Amino acid sequence: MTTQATTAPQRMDALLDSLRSTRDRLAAGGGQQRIDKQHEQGKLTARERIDLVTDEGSFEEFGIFAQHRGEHFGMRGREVPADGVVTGAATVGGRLVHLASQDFTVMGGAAGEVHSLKVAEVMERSLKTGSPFVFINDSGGARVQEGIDALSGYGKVFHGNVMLSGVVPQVSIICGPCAGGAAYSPALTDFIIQTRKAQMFITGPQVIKQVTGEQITAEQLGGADAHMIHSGVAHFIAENDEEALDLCRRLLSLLPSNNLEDPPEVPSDGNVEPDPTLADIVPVDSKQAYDVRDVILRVVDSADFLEVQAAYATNIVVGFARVLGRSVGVVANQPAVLSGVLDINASDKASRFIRFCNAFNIPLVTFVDCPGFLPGVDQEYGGIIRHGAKMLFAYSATTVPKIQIILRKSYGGAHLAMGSKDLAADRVFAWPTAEIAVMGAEGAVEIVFRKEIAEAASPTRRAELIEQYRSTFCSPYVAAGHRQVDDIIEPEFTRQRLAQALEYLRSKRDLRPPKKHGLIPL
Ligand SMILES: CC(=O)SCCNC(=O)CCNC(=O)[C@H](O)C(C)(C)COP(=O)(O)OP(=O)(O)OC[C@H]1O[C@@H](n2cnc3c(N)ncnc32)[C@H](O)[C@@H]1OP(=O)(O)O
Repeated sequence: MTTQATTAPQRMDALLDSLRSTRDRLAAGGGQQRIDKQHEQGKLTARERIDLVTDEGSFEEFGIFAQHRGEHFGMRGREVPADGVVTGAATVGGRLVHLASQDFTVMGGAAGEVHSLKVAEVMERSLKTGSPFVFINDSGGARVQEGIDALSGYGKVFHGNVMLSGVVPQVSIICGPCAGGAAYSPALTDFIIQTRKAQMFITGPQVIKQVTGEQITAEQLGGADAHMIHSGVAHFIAENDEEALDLCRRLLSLLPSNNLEDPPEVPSDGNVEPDPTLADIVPVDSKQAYDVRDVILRVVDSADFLEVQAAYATNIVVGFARVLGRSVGVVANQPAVLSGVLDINASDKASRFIRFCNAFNIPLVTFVDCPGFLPGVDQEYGGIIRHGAKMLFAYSATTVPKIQIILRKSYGGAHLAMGSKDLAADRVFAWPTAEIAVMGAEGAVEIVFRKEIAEAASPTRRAELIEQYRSTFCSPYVAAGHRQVDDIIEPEFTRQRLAQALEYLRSKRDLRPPKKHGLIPL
């Protein structure tokens, strides 16, 4: 049986008019009033954000006509443009990326089932094409009218985040609310860029007040400072959407598109001229502090260093830079903060960064000036043993080129935890200021000569023994003599030696026994 057409066929121009007007209506999201409100709050719309982060005219949208399947609480027949999320492919700096951008003007960007299916689908396309995934968050969380179907959608996004992990870089940009379940997708990605308009939390201030009695504002709980300084959840803070999107472009420019590619290389002038100012930065007196970023900036290309988690666990510095146009990951103790000790948070921060670099073939450059692990009951009860072990695990498991430059102190377990030769560093260079030993000379004489010092007639005996211990063990020549150091170099030639080593290590192969996965201490 055939179905009789009830209306005459429409003309093509009418069909096109209908297509265009429907597309325009859907592209307007929640309408001008809500767009105006978004702008008044200092935020861009989902589409404006995509326009800013991608190359002009490169965006290919998927699923603008997608419709929810909700039936309850006023959802039947309700038009929800693009189901509250704009998804598609584009280029950034000429390279393919896939994106999802939640539209707060449409039901507060709340994630219904189809909304999340769209996100999960664009993630699959990221995976299939080996291209980074960028998720711009601005949402009231799971769309409550859709109940468990909304929850299921989130589950698919989380699963997708894990499937993409280590295969393509994933960047989350948080531009508005990101509460409850919504916070876990960013947490599963590699980098979180949070704007000062954004707040992230699992349970908000009201629930916290009910459950624990604590009073706190949403900003104090989940604002950018909260996640940069206290929780370590955010990797970058941006003043506004524009800055966040710019940061995202800069970050992606330093990363390969996937785990099978080498990081992108930019043209370099090949300049490795000696920099005599390097000799004046690190004080010979190891009790004096300095900012290790002054060393990093002089060694990398154009003093251009993208610091990651710049205000969290500031006793360690991590970030991306280039050497002769090629991306490197930098890890450095920061003597300006807590003398550069390793503690729980610094170990977590650095080991995660090291693992990211390894997953994406980015060579690691480590600057060492570390007196050891931070002593204290809080640290021990907090599990410094397992957190510190992450450093040993991360460096040992890493197969990318690893170059260690010992600037000054490199003591004890921290000497190993900063990726020593025994943990398979490919090159270890030491400056003449380096002190490499099982522990600092002061501590060592207290253990070895405690009795002798107590019984000594001379008040200078302790100082003599410290000097004796220092000259016997703490000099870089001893470590070089024991092949712990490949070469002792003049500071001014650091960039030259680093660039040469990176070049010679291009063909590095480091094969490991097959296994399902190792078990990093957590
Ligand atoms: C597993 C989970 O994720 S459970 C988490 C569920 N989510 C939540 O508890 C958060 C609920 N939402 C909120 O608290 C607030 O909407 C905020 C803080 C996100 C934003 O507040 P405001 O900026 O004042 O925006 P407002 O509340 O007006 O929300 C904008 C619109 O989005 C809607 N909306 C926001 N969140 C949701 C949601 N989760 N589900 C459905 N609609 C939502 C609002 O009802 C409102 O719709 P309307 O314009 O048609 O009235």
